[in-house]
Amino acid sequence: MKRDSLKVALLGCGVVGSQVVRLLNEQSADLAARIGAPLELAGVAVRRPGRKRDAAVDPALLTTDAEGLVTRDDVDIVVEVIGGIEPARSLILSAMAKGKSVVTANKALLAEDGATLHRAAREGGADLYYEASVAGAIPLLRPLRESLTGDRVRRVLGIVNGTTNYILDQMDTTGASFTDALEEAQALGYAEADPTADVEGFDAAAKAAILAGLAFHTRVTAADVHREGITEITAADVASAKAMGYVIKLLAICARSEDGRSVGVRVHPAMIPRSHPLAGVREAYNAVFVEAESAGQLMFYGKGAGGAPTASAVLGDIVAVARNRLSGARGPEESVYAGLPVHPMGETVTRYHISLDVTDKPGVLARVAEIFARHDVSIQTVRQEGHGDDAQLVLVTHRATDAALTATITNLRELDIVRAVAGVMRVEGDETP
Ligand SMILES: NC(=O)c1ccc[n+]([C@@H]2O[C@H](COP(=O)([O-])OP(=O)(O)OC[C@H]3O[C@@H](n4cnc5c(N)ncnc54)[C@H](O)[C@@H]3O)[C@@H](O)[C@H]2O)c1
Ligand SMILES: N[C@@H](CCO)C(=O)O
Ligand code: NA
Repeated sequence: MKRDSLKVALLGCGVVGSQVVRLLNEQSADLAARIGAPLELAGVAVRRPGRKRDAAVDPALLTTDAEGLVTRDDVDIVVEVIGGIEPARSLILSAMAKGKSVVTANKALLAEDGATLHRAAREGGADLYYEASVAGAIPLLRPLRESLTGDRVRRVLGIVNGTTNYILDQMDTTGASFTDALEEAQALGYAEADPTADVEGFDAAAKAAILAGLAFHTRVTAADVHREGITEITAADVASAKAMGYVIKLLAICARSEDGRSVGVRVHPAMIPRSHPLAGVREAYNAVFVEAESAGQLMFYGKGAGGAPTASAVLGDIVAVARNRLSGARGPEESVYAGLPVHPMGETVTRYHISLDVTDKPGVLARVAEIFARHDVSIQTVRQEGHGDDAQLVLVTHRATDAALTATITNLRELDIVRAVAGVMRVEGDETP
């Protein structure tokens, strides 16, 4: 199809949106050459047109009528970088009903109601691309959706939230408390003013749902993801992990069960050995391992947040959907044919690191060991730290179901000789059985 230009409507002109405008302006000649037709910004929907903006947005393009913009007859592509559920969802659905392709960075919406968006795309004959929604600049969704679609993905494991990685990294390298590290992350602009979505793991859980859906050809929503944040992690937990040669990271783990009949999707802090490549992921960087049957292990690393890195992924998607429109093609549809159930966290097989404040007298270790044996949880290592009133037992288990490990902790709490269960953390990333 020969076209004079393809028209882009931008929804939202904040951190990401303003960088999208900048790149569309600065790279217009290259983008036109790569697509085969120039891109033209048709309008930018904002909430406050008078606000001072980073990018040189032509004020004549600004509008507060987002619905009017997305349904305009001359608009070909809608880029949604408002975030949140509404009005983003309604605007995307209006655009698709009119056959317009959509590029979005909105992980919260995709993880809550991706099925509705994909259905609207199919019915409207439109594309839905969302590379920026997971791990920002890092090409990860397209590899899963296209490059690896001939393989069988077994596991996706990684660090997908930059703010929490920055906080945990600061706690590890400087001994900072969670509160101090969070303040620093906010001062540097990594964390939101209200950082709940980051530190409570909601942001990572939304990304895990999107990754699991693509990896396992199964519909997974944020509600299916087991989620724990990092707000309870203390400087003492970090120091104790460090002393044992581990580092604490907030991990997103999407894995097929051993029999391949279900999948587990979880986000929680975990101790990983310092020798593991994810242990070296510092500051606000993201990194994701994909393990596929034939490809083996692949690692994706880079900037998972920030205006320009995220806009890079958005621009890549704009070029892809623009090319599709010119050639009359469509990108891949949602692939959920496998329909695998998401199993409960209790069925997940994992290992625990446990610190117990105990009474220091003969027979204590035997009574503790009996609880583990009762739940068929095998102990890999045990050591005592301190003595008398400061005695602590530090245990690391072999692999067991999360249900057995949780039941073990419940029974340990009931023992009179256990003064407190001082710390419980999962251990990931080493191949100990
Ligand atoms: N910032 C990042 O590093 C990053 C990385 C990956 C993905 N994302 C995703 O990108 C999206 C945008 O994030 P952001 O960081 O740019 O947020 P932001 O808050 O900086 O920008 C959003 C903008 O949308 C505007 N807006 C809100 N309601 C609107 C409406 N009804 N009409 C028009 N404009 C409206 C806001 O005024 C704001 O300027 C979110 O979905 C976010 O999850 C952000
Ligand atoms: N708040 C997110 C932005 C990227 O989605 C993070 O810290 O990774
Ligand atoms: Na990405």
